[in-house]
Amino acid sequence: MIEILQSLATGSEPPPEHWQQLLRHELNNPAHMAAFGITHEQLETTIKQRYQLGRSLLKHNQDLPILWEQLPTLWEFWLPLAMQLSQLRQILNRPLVQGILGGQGTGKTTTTTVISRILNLLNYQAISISIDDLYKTYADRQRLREQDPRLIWRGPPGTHDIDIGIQLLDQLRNPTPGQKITIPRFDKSLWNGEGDRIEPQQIEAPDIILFEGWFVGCQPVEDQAFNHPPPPISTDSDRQFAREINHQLKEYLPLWERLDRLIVLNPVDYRLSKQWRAQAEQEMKASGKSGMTDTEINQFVEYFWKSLHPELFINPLLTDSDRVHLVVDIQPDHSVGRVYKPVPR
Ligand SMILES: Nc1ncnc2c1ncn2[C@@H]1O[C@H](COP(=O)(O)OP(=O)(O)OP(=O)(O)O)[C@@H](O)[C@H]1O
Ligand SMILES: O=C(O)[C@H](O)CO
Repeated sequence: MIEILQSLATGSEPPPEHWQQLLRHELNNPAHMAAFGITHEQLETTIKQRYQLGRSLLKHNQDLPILWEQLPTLWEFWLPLAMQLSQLRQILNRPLVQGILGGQGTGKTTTTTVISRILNLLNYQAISISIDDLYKTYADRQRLREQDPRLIWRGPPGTHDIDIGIQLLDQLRNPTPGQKITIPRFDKSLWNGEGDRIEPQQIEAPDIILFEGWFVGCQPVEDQAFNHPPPPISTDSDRQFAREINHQLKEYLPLWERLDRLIVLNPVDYRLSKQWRAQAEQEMKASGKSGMTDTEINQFVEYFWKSLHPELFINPLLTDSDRVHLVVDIQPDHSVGRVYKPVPR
């Protein structure tokens, strides 16, 4: 399969046996076909379109080496998703908001970058917005920490400006013709890594909005979930904190109501976030920027788990066919595993 995909980069037309192999590969994965709404009738056309699209993407995006490094991910996830979004956008007749949920380092930024590029080739303008762009200002978070010293770092529900997010999504979904839209932006490197809001971006109304974040779409859970919670929620005060954050999460539901669809990037083991985060910091240090130490990384990631634990808040969504349209398993090397739509229970 990989050799066939490598031919995407060469520009030559694949021989008939390669087409047959690509068709068989898809047919052997009915869950994948169902997830992207590919019927048997459309199979051949869809695969041919996907192939041509992949070829043109590689040709026009030489600056994104990840495309060559992750050809199977491109074939199984990014290309079919972008094709599906363009079709859904056409039917919807207004801008479409795609939510993307994934823990730290699962590949949200990479995915939204690649999807935007593919949508561009399909003549759709996409914009990526992170829940991080809705963080309260540095000054506001300083005040928040004075009131509640447990909020040692940005991240948990309570540290975002939800009203700005609601207004933004409303505007993006129903844009006023000719009017620019203001997108809040956040720079994580300011104030010694604590981050602050920066000059917003002014844009024309996009066709597709990719709204990503580490708890986008997560629902509050029953209080008894905290009676025997998973580590690192271990002490009474950890449990109390987790309960309060669970309560705060209710405030975010109006934001999730404005999503048209939700994808979950599901690491095969949520603890991979530590390893991925450490890799990202190493890369940052190698490029000359300052990064966190291993101890700081562990504390930072555990702080997120203590706030909204992936086992409590993400796992239930993996079988929630009402809320979730696609689950993508992410392996330790970041390649995709299973790609499927949750089956109704
Ligand atoms: N499909 C992939 N193949 C290989 N590496 C990947 C892939 N996706 C992401 N990565 C790498 O993993 C790291 C984290 O990816 P990315 O920044 O996209 O994740 P994220 O979910 O946005 O992270 P964060 O939660 O820290 O914002 C980056 O170094 C990126 O290059
Ligand atoms: O840096 C952050 O704020 C967290 O990783 C969430 O994206």
